[in-house]
Amino acid sequence: MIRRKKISVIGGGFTGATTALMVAQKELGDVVLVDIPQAENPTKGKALDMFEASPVQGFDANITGTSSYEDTKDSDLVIITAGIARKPGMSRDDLVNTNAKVMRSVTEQIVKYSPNCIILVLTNPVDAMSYEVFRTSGFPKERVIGQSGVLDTARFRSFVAAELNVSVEDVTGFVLGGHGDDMVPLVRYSYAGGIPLEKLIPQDRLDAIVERTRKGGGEIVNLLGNGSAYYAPAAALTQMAEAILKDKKRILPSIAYLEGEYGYNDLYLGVPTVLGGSGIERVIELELTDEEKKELDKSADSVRKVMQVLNA
Ligand SMILES: NC(=O)C1=CN([C@@H]2O[C@H](COP(=O)(O)OP(=O)(O)OC[C@H]3O[C@@H](n4cnc5c(N)ncnc54)[C@H](O)[C@@H]3O)[C@@H](O)[C@H]2O)C=CC1
Ligand SMILES: O=C([O-])CC(=O)C(=O)O
Repeated sequence: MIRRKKISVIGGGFTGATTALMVAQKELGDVVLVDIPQAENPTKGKALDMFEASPVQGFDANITGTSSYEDTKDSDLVIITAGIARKPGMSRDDLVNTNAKVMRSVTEQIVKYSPNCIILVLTNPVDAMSYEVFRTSGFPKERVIGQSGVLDTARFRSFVAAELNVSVEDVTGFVLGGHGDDMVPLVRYSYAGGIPLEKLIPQDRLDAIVERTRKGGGEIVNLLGNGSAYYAPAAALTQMAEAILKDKKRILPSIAYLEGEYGYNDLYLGVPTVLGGSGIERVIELELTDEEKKELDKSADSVRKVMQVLNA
C-alpha cells in the first residue's frame, strides 16, 4: 500500500507552525504539529486552520496538532523547533541551558515512537543542540542533521540579488561554519549566473554583504522586537525536508557530525553535504585558503565553547 510520508514538527511556535504549513503546501507528507500540554489547544487550532487553507491552495496533506508523542508514531522525518528563542540583546548561545534540557526530553520521545526517522534540528544554539540530539538519540550521524547554512546562504543570496538587481534564482552562495556571528560566507565559491561575484561587485560592497549575512539573524531579532526570524528559517527547513523525503541528493549546507572532515573531530558544524533519503549521504570536503581555514577554526572554537556548557 502506498502511504504518504509522515512529518512531525516538534514546537508549534513561530518557526514550527510556519514550517508545518510550508511542508504541507509542498505536499511532502502529512504533518503532526506537537507542543507542550499547556499549548495543546492553540496547537490544534493552528493545525486545523492550516488544513482549512488546503482546499483553497489545492494541497493534499493532513495537518494535526497534539501534545501526545503517540501521534508522531512512525514518522519519516521529525523537525525539532521546540524551546526558547532569543530577544534583542541576547546571543543564540544564551539559550543553551534551557534548550539543551528541551532537546533531551523531546529526543527521548521522538526515538521511542519513531526509531527509524531522520531528525532535523533548528533550535538554537543549533550546532550544539544538534550534538545534544545526536548523543541523546543514539542515532547514526547521518540521521541527525542541523539547519543553518541553507538559511545563512539564503540571506547572502537575497542581499547579493538586491545589490545587483538580478533574480535571486541566479545567485548561488556558500556559507560554512557554525550558526553564529563568525560563520564563514565563502565569496570565492559564490556566483551570479555562473559569474564569480568578485567580478561583479566591488570588494567593499562584498565585505558589507558578508558582514550583514553574519549578523542576519540579529538584524531580524532587532526589527521584530520579541522573537526571531521564522519565514526564511521555515523555508530553509522545507528545502532540506524535500531533499530528504524525495531522495533528491541535493548539495546543500547542513550541520553535520564531523569525524576528521575539515580537520575536526566529534563536532557538529556547517559544511556542504549531499542530502538524500538516508539523510546526510556525504560531506563534501573543499580545499580552503589559509585565511578561510583560520576563519573556520575560529567558528569551530566558538561552537566548542558552547558545547563545554553541555558537558559541564
Ligand atoms: N537554526 C536556525 O537557523 C534558527 C533557529 N531558530 C531557533 O528555533 C527555536 C524556535 O524558535 P521560534 O519557533 O521562533 O520560537 P517560539 O517561542 O515561537 O516557539 C517555540 C515553541 O516551542 C514550544 N516548546 C517549548 N518546550 C517544548 C517542549 N519540551 N516540547 C514541545 N514544545 C516545546 C513552546 O511552547 C513554543 O510554542 C529557537 O531556539 C530559535 O532560536 C530560529 C530561527 C532560525
Ligand atoms: O537569530 C536568531 O536567534 C534566530 C536564528 O538563528 C536566525 O534567524 O538566524
